[in-house]
Amino acid sequence: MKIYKKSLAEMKKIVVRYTTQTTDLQIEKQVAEIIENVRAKGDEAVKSYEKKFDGVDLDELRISNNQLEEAYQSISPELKDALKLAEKNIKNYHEMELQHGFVDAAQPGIIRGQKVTPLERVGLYVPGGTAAYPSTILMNALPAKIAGVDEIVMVTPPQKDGIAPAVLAAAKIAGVTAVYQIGGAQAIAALAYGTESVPRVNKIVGPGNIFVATAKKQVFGQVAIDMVAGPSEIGILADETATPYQLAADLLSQAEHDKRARAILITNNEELATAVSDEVEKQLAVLPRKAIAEVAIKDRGFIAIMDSVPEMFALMNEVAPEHLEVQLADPMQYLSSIRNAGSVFLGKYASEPLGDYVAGPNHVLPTGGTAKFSSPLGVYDFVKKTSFIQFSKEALQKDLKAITTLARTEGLEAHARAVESRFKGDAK
Ligand SMILES: NC(=O)c1ccc[n+]([C@@H]2O[C@H](COP(=O)([O-])OP(=O)(O)OC[C@H]3O[C@@H](n4cnc5c(N)ncnc54)[C@H](O)[C@@H]3O)[C@@H](O)[C@H]2O)c1
Ligand SMILES: N[C@H](CO)Cc1c[nH]c[nH+]1
Ligand SMILES: [Zn+2]
Repeated sequence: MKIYKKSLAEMKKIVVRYTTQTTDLQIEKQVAEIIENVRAKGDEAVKSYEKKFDGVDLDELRISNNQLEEAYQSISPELKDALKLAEKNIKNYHEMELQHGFVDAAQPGIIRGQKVTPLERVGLYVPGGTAAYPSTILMNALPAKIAGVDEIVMVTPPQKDGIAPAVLAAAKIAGVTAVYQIGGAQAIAALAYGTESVPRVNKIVGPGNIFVATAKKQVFGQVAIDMVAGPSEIGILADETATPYQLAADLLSQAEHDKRARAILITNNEELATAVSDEVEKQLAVLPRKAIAEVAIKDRGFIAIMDSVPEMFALMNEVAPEHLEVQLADPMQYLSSIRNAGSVFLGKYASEPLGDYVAGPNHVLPTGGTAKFSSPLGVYDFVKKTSFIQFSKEALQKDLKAITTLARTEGLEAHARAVESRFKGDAK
């Protein structure tokens, strides 16, 4: 791994290079065309794109409930138990995120409040092939369920040998309402505009490749979308108390996701830096996904040696990683030093994959530096809020002058008169 020993200011400049986003105009255009076609021709267009891009001739877009049940029955007891444990902990964690709105009646004659309402129908995109993670289905669908969403419509590209049973089983466990075997920009368009078989949704969540991400950006406004999740990232802060082979293992756990994944270690210990770098090379050699992890480590991985622990935090806050491991002595004391991170893993035993699978907090997290302004996916992403007010005649009378003054200042005479009408001689 690249090892830097530079000043904080120089390191911050290097970090910026790793977080610049680009737009591909050619893909933008192609995706716009796909969306337009699906909007105009519905299922017919979706089926023709599935044939073109996935090489599958589809009669039925929907996977039947029987197929879901069969998939669920076919998975091993170990996998069923693991999915159920994940389900239990994701549920009990996310239940704590539920918001109930509020009512304020502190002022005489005035009731003000906010009510929280679940979205009616949401779409969940599950990427195709090896990127179709059952755990991600749970992480997306369970918060929606807990929020009270009526219908969760899942889409995933068709596979020549059929969709993996683990994916369909996870959909069943998570309580997904319907699964459609469609993918790419055509699936996003179908969810946004509806077709003869695919119902139109209010919001689309879930990761995908560049066609999916571009389509989500283009249908935004017609529907809501979650964050556009980029490649996985791990940042680790470690001192001499950490164990090099564990740090290397954790860095590689995210590097194996994607060639564009980021794995970064920031330390104040030079010996540790060299030992971790050597360990990464050693462990890479035996990984089945070596080809992917190697590129990620070479292109975007690095180790930075800083002078002090406060400098380590300052640099990591600039990186704003999706996952941040704090492998320092007495890690909990540093929670308040962390400003920017999607999810924080404190101490030796909070290895990142614990959070990917069973701890309970969501693993759909802000990437690419967006943890500076975004939060993990949560129950709050599947609700909307509506404010409400009720005033007595006396309470309105007290505010009348202020309302009419503001209305007439803005040149809005009808606004002023609407409120004054409540005090006309014959007003009931
Ligand atoms: N951040 C996360 O949590 C996370 C998790 C899993 C996967 N991912 C990302 O999801 C992506 C998975 O990618 P994938 O390709 O395997 O699955 P995908 O489902 O995202 O994309 C497959 C679809 O892309 C469309 N497509 C392919 N080539 C096309 C072309 N030339 N023109 C138009 N459409 C085309 C097809 O319709 C196909 O169904 C990866 O980029 C991975 O990084 C992210
Ligand atoms: N670490 C990924 C998010 O960055 C989530 C995931 C799913 N499966 C394994 N890992
Ligand atoms: Zn992971």
